[in-house]
Amino acid sequence: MPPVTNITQTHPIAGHLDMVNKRLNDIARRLKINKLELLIMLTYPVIIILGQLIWLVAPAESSMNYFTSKKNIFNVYFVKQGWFWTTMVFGLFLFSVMRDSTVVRKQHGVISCVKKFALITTCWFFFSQWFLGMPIMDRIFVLTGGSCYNVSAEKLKNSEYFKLMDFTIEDLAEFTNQDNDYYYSSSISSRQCKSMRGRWYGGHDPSGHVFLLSLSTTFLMTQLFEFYNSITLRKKLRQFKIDTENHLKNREFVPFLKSLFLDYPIVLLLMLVGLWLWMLLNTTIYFHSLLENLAGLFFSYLASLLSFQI
Ligand SMILES: CCCCCCCCCCCCCCCC(=O)SCCNC(=O)CCNC(=O)[C@H](O)C(C)(C)COP(=O)(O)O
Ligand SMILES: Nc1ncnc2c1ncn2[C@@H]1O[C@H](COP(=O)(O)O)[C@@H](OP(=O)(O)O)[C@H]1O
Repeated sequence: MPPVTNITQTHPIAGHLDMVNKRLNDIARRLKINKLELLIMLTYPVIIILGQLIWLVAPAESSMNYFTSKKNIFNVYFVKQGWFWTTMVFGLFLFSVMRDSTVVRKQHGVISCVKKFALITTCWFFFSQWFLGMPIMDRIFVLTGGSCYNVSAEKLKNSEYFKLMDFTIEDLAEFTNQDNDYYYSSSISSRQCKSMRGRWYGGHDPSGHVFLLSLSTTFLMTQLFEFYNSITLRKKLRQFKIDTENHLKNREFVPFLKSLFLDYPIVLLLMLVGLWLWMLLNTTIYFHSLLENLAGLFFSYLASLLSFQI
């Protein structure tokens, strides 16, 4: 009888998995990152492709649901304040790690994780908020031919940056009326444009949502696995379940919240990652072109790769 171990070694699927594994190791080595970091980074192209497929298969359903409204609560209060939530959850997580006696390699891990966070925060700030004036994403938009159009005379601020629109843009015509003068500018940021009710139109507009959501989730997930492995994580979640049942059975709501925030912020971290991935899927289904989503992802990859080198 042949030895049992040969059966799995010679099985065709085992062969394929082995090949995929070698490929992943190879790519990870070339990028100077570990396999977990690579696997996390590979989830985003999968989500983007899934989003495109959902849009192709069911465009009507995709465009008429709560999550495709820009005003949905999760977009307005969570994603639009996304760095704040990521910072909060990360801070609580780090605090709990420092108090957790089961975590090993603590001091070095905590310092490098704070440095990584400082680096990706700087990248987020330069890409989406400010980069010696306009943020990088707005600079790309303007450099690729975009401008802020349809600013009416009464909303106009800093008029030296604007020119009179002596032409009409067909796509934007429904937002204008015949009796008014309208102005345009390529020297103001998307935020300033929005504040003057202008139309951000014409260029390549890398998705800020894809950038923020993928960068945040990559950071949070890699830091989670920096301090926990699947066994310690499962143990922690099991303990959380037991503690929560006890708290709720005794109607101890304040102690429950205290333990959630101070002892088990990994639960908050996993909930935030879940929300971020869900919002990312919605962004890729309905908002932006495929190329603009990929551009947002490309810049988040750059920031993550930089942080992995620390
Ligand atoms: C114990 C932990 C200590 C860690 C110490 C690290 C030291 C680093 C210091 C850095 C501190 C940073 C603190 C940051 C606090 C905040 O995040 S406040 C700002 C909150 N603002 C946001 O979150 C805005 C997020 N939104 C966006 O970026 C954009 O709206 C968007 C999502 C990119 C979309 O852009 P649109 O223009 O709307 O398309
Ligand atoms: N998942 C989502 N849910 C709701 N709105 C989203 C969204 N993803 C992107 N958007 C909206 O689509 C626009 C482009 O986003 P981005 O460039 O950041 O990817 C933004 O509109 P506003 O800027 O008018 O709020 C943003 O709010």
